[in-house]
Amino acid sequence: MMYGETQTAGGDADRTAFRRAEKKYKLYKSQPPKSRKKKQSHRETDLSDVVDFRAVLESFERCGETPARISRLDCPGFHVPVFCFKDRPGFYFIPGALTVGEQAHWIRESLTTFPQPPNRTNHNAIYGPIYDLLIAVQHQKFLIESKSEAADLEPRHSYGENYQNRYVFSDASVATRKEELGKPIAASVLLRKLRWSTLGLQFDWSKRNYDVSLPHKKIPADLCLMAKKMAVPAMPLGEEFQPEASIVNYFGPSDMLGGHLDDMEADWSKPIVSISLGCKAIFLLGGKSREDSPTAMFLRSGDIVLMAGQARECFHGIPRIFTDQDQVEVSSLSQEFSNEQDVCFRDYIETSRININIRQVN
Ligand SMILES: O=C(O)CCC(=O)C(=O)O
Ligand SMILES: [Fe+2]
Repeated sequence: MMYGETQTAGGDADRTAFRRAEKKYKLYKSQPPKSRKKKQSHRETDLSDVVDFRAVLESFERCGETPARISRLDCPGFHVPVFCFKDRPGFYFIPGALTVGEQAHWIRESLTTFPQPPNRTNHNAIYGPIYDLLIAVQHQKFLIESKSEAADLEPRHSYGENYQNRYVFSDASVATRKEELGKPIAASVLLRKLRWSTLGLQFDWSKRNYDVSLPHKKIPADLCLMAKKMAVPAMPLGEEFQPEASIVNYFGPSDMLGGHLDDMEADWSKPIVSISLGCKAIFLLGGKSREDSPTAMFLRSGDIVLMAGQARECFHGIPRIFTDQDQVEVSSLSQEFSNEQDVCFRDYIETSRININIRQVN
C-alpha cells in the first residue's frame, strides 16, 4: 500500500501502463476562471472503458446474460450473484453484497470502534493513541497537548507500560485559555485527516510487515463472521477463511491509493476480502507487471471484491473517488443517517469513501 505514490512520480508519471491509467482516471481540479480562457481547464474523464458491475448484475438478472469477458461464478447458496473476469483468475466481484443497513453499520464501526486503541491509525505516530475521535467531533472538541501541571487536562488513558497520553481532547475555551499549550487541532480536522486504521494483527507501514509484538485485539466477531461468509466464493471447498488482520482505508475527495501489491501475507491462496463503503470509486486491476494495462471498474458502496491466487500478485489501486453531488450515489445511505445524532456520519460519508479489507495473515 503506497499512498500518493503517483504524486511523487513527477516526470515518470507516464512511464508504465498502470501510471497512464491512473493519470487517465485521476481527478483534475478545475482551474480558476482566469486561466480558463487560455487553455481548457477541466478535463472530463472518459469513463466509457470502466466496467460497471451494477449494469452487469442488472442485465444478468433481466436476461441471464453477461458480457463476453465476464462470467457468473456458480456458487450454490451464496446470497447474490458473483462475477469473474474470464481472463483474470482469482478476482471476484460481488456487486451489492451488503444491504444499505449493513453498509451503515460498517460505516459507524469504521468511524467509532475501529480507530479505537490499541488499534492504530495514521494519527498515532504524531499524537499517540487517540480515544473517542468521533465523540470529540460531535462535541466540537479540540485536541491539545497536555501539560502535567494542567490538572483539568489530566490524561484519562495510558497505553502500554510507560506511555502516557500527551494529547487530550478539550473544549476550545480551555485550549485558548492555556497559552502555554500548542495550537489546538479541531477533532473534525483529525477526522478528515484519518487515512487508515489497523485491526487485529497490526500492520507496520514503515517495515511493510505485520508486527506481532504490537498490542492488539482480535478482529471484531461480527466483522469476522461477515468476512468468512463473503470469502466463500474464493475459498477451496470445505476450507474456512480465518480473518486475522484488517486495514481500514479512509478516502477524502482528492485522495487516491497508488498502484501496489499486497504480498505480506503468507498464503496467497487465501483471499483478501475488500469492502467498499460510501462514495463511488474507480478500481484499477493490473497484471503482475506495471507494464500490463489495467482493467478499470466502478466500486460502489456495498460492493465486495475478493482477490485470491493469481490476483494476489496483481497491481491494483484506486485512482479516483467521486464526490460531486451528481456522482456520489449515496442518497439511500444518507437516509440511514437521517437522525439528528447521526449528522456526523452523514456529513462524513457524503464526501468520503471507506474500504475495509480483511486478511488471513498466516
Ligand atoms: O480501497 C480499495 O478498494 C483497495 C484497498 C487496497 O487495495 C488495500 O488496502 O490494499
Ligand atoms: Fe491492496
